[in-house]
Amino acid sequence: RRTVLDSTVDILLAHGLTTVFGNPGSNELPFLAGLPKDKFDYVLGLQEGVVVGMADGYAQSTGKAVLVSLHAASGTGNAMGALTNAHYSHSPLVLLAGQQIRGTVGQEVMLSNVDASILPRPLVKYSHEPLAASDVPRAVSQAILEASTHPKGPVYLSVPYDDWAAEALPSDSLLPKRRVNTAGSLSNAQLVDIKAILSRSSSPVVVVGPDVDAARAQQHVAKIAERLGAPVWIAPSAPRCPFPTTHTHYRGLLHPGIESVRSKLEGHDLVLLLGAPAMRYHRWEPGEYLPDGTEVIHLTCDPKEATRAPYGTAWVVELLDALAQLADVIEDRIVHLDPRTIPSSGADGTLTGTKILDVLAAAGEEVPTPSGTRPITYVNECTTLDLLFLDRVPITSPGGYHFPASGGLGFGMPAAVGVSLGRPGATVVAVIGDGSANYGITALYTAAQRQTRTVFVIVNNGSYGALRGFAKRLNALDAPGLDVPGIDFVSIATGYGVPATRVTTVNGFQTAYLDALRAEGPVLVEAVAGNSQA
Ligand SMILES: Cc1ncc(Cn2c(C)c(CCOP(=O)(O)OP(=O)(O)O)sc2=O)c(N)n1
Repeated sequence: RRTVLDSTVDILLAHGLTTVFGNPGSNELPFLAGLPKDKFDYVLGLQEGVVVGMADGYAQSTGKAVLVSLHAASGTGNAMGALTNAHYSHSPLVLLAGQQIRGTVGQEVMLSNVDASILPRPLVKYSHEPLAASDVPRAVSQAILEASTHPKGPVYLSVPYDDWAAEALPSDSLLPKRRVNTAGSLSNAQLVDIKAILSRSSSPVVVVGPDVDAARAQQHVAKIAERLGAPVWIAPSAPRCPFPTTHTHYRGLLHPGIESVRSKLEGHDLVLLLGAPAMRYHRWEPGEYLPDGTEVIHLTCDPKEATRAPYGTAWVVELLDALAQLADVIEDRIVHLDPRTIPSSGADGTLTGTKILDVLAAAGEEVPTPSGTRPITYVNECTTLDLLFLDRVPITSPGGYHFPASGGLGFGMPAAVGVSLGRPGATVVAVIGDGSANYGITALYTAAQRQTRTVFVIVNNGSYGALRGFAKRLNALDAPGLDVPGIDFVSIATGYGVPATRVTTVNGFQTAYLDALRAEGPVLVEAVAGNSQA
């Protein structure tokens, strides 16, 4: 007698969803106990925001859908902050929440997830609690296919725990091999249209966003920019690094304000916006979006990004195909651009966040090891450094950088562990503000338990530094709650099983950082830094 759980396991195996990030409750135990131990790897996170953050890092580094097991409403609620990031980073997370016994939910017994499918909206593409146990396997198949179909994104399924033992339908055997294929190339007519717009432009500029990195399409964007002779900016509030920061056409990260963006587009009659929404502004800088007469052509994988934009003409495409097509049809204007100068501060004096970045830059993005080199992936969640990181640190390979896609803090440390698990051949360097660290600090436990190659650099300036900047801007300097002095991250890290040191000078940080890169397991370096932007 096959059960609903048997059918579900077959579907998960067929799609390769064998790494499960979770935090268990009684509602989840029958499902978790039914996963074959030799085929599934359960990664325990100590709080559901950390669970989803780790899954997000894992999904972004592998590009694959990931199963997340949450406990009812309370687990889902804890996960919502992390879900705001996963929603905007188009991360294919399949959230499976345990529900109380089907017949008792109506009376709202303990641990009932009342109106379960409403809870995570609007942060998921699909949210459902099947009306019958026999529909659970089909709903699991739909959830996985929905999460993985462009634009990828998180989905949510709530399943009463008595459903797993129910009898499976014979038709369940049709589900494991189901696939959904999408075609996203530009038609010849569309290519002709875009090529005509580009050839009319005398001074184009390229603005590139995170979905170019997710699609691993950097090389096509580089070819487009080189043929156009166009400078390249990374779109504001960048959750990924979609263009090599050492490329001669690279000009930096656009700062997230309307006027900050407009001023950088001055002098360009055409903006080619690729793989980003238009645009992820953050600071309020009222003014004109674009210079007079500047046109925007916008290629995105997400119809909602296309329809909600305040300007431009959009094409909804699969970016890897469409950008390869575009790169091939653009005439080469043979225009040479000189590289920008990378700012750097001296490796002496007071330790600041900026100097920490310069030490990372000088150390390079490969770790020498006895058997060769290991690539570094950076995770940044130090909000006073978010405008400096992609200006100062060389990042040349796809998947080299992550930042919370909706600015929801508590992403950095968990995502760093998730990326370490998704890219075991890499070393992950997480640069985390002392304030941000507290939102996802229990990720240290999973790092220690799994002995991940993760270097946590805590930039400890004793304050919510970025909010001080906003307080100035918003004339709210006497707002309370902007300081977080007196936290001892070395003791916290040691308590979770991660070796840690504290440094207060540039040389001290340099030594500790290089040692940490060579470690086999996780290491935390607490850098007591002055004003990060000094
Ligand atoms: C979950 C959550 N809570 C609060 C905030 C608000 N917030 C907060 C609290 C910031 C300060 C972070 O301080 P830090 O110490 O991590 O880094 P800096 O000192 O470099 O800014 S930046 C920011 O937007 C947020 N973005 N996300």
